[in-house]
Amino acid sequence: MDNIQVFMRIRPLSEDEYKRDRTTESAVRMLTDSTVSIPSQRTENFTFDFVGAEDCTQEEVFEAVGKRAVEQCMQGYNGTIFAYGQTGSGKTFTMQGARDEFTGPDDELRGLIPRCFEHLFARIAEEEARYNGRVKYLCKASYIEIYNETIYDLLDPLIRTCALREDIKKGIFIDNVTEETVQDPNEAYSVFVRGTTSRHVSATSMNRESSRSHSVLMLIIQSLTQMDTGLTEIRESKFNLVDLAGSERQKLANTSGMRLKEAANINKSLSTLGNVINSLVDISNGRPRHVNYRDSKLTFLLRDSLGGNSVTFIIANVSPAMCNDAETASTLRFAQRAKMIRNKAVVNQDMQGNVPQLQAEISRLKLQIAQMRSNGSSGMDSSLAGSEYTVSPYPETVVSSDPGGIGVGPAGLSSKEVGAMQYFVRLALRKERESERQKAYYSEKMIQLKFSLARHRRHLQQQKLVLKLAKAECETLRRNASIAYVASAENNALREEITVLQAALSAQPDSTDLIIENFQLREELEAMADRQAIRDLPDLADAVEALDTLFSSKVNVMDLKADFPIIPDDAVYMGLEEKIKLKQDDIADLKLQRDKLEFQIKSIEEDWQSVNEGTHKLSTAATDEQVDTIIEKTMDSIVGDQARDTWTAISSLFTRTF
Ligand SMILES: Nc1ncnc2c1ncn2[C@@H]1O[C@H](COP(=O)(O)OP(=O)(O)OP(=O)(O)O)[C@@H](O)[C@H]1O
Repeated sequence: MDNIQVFMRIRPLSEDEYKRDRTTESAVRMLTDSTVSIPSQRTENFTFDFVGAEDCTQEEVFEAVGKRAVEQCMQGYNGTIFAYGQTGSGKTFTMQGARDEFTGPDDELRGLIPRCFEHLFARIAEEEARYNGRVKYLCKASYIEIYNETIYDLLDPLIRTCALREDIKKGIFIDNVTEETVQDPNEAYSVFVRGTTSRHVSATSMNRESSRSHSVLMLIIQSLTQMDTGLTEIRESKFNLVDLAGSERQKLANTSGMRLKEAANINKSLSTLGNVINSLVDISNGRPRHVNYRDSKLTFLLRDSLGGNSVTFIIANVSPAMCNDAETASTLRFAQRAKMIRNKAVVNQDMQGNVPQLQAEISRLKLQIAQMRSNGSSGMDSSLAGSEYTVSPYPETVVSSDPGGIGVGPAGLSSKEVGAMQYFVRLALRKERESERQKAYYSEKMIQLKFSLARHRRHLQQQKLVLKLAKAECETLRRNASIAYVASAENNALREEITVLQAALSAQPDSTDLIIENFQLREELEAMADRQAIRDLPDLADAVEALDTLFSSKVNVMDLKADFPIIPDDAVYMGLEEKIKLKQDDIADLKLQRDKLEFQIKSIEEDWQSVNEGTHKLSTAATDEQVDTIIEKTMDSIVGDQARDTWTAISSLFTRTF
């Protein structure tokens, strides 16, 4: 498991910023090669994986980020590079280069995207040569823009809108997006330029800035390797290069119509990104949380890059200007938090071949698994301990950190399905335990019955013996005694004894009665077992077999449910699902309201912070010009009407003493 790698880049001070600040002093203090702080904002120290100062070159950024990302993708891992920062902080310069001025591989200012293309195809040529034609690569490129929560296909001549979909096999994908096969860096770059031109065209036609949308260039890199066994190994990685919208808070005050919707959507997708990151950090710290990836198109599309199967790099772009110190601090706080997320990237590979080849490979893998098991089953899930079943090979973030969520494992199964499978196995185990309990109960009952039967038999035999003796004695007496003796008291007593014994004997249950009692008890027990509907539970062996099928063929878990009805029965089950869904909707509504409130509170707090800071700055201003700049800049950064009125009052009451 690797943490998301975070790189910070400070761009040079611009002329405008110098005019505004009247100083070349940087707001960012470099404490070490990788640690910085913003003294004017009294921030804590921030430590990143790499900090590029104002003089950091494009080549250095590529070496630190782009090259490493490409190398990971060449091995079959998914890779993502995000450029984050306020508008004008250098995101596009970092990703693309000096705007629209790319002149080719000799251009020193070209950004990460062209450099990644060059390195990728150089590596592909190297690998193909090294394996003497046994490895073949295929690269496809797509380029999309997310604006106002809508996805636009920038490679489509009509810049069509597209929908996001999720599928067990493919995970999350953009339906019908244009994919262009690219064979060398020039082809890739011309596809990129075409998409960028479309982005400008669509921005102009909608009368908006491109900094208000997110752009994602997606490369799919497939490799086919001919193995010695005759099998073909297929590896596929996704490489996302993301230029995010400016991270500054968009003002909602004095905005209406399209602009209001635009500002609200940018705030929404960025605050969702923040929320997703917060949840993922909690999860990385061992606190189970639901991650609301679906709250924005951006987070849903990049779900794997944020909390799953991807090697992810974030470049936090900042301005060194004093006038941007608050935004710079906010960017660094975001980046510092994102750095705590831990992802688990796995190689996306598959095998292709004919039946005997695949069978041979299966035998080899089974042997390997058996060896691993005999070396200790450290990977056993405690809930399944004792069963034959071993834990699924899914990334931790999917299985343990996203219960009921929408994460997808490398095998293409969503965490909902992994959850369903675990439920399925638990049911089977319950039945196993229940049968064991019943078996023990029956055995105990049988022992008691046998004991009781033996006791009755013994008693019966004793009584029969006594009766036999009494009868014999009576007969002897009758034969020998005189009439008087027959009438004697002794004779009468003996007759009475015989009557009592006969009565006692007839009151004793004979073995037939006991067999009947035994039979009745069994019947009663069986009826009890029926009442508990234990029979309706799936057998463990069947469940395990079904799961094996599920893993190998990826059939739908819900189809399995038909073969293995799960208690409660379908009607109740559907009812419960419906209720759960309603509750989930309620929870989602409440969360949305909470997010809105949190956003409003944050906004109000920031406003009052701006008022306080402005008031403090006014007290230190030395010239009229400075006072005017402070008043204007502070007003600019305030969103709420109340705080704006207060600031107007404070600034009008301010007395200039110079
Ligand atoms: N490292 C750098 N060296 C020299 N110039 C830079 C550097 N970074 C950015 N710039 C310049 O600063 C200006 C703003 O940069 P850029 O357009 O890349 O910002 P951005 O964050 O992408 O803004 P937006 O959100 O509007 O897209 C551009 O003129 C760019 O050429």
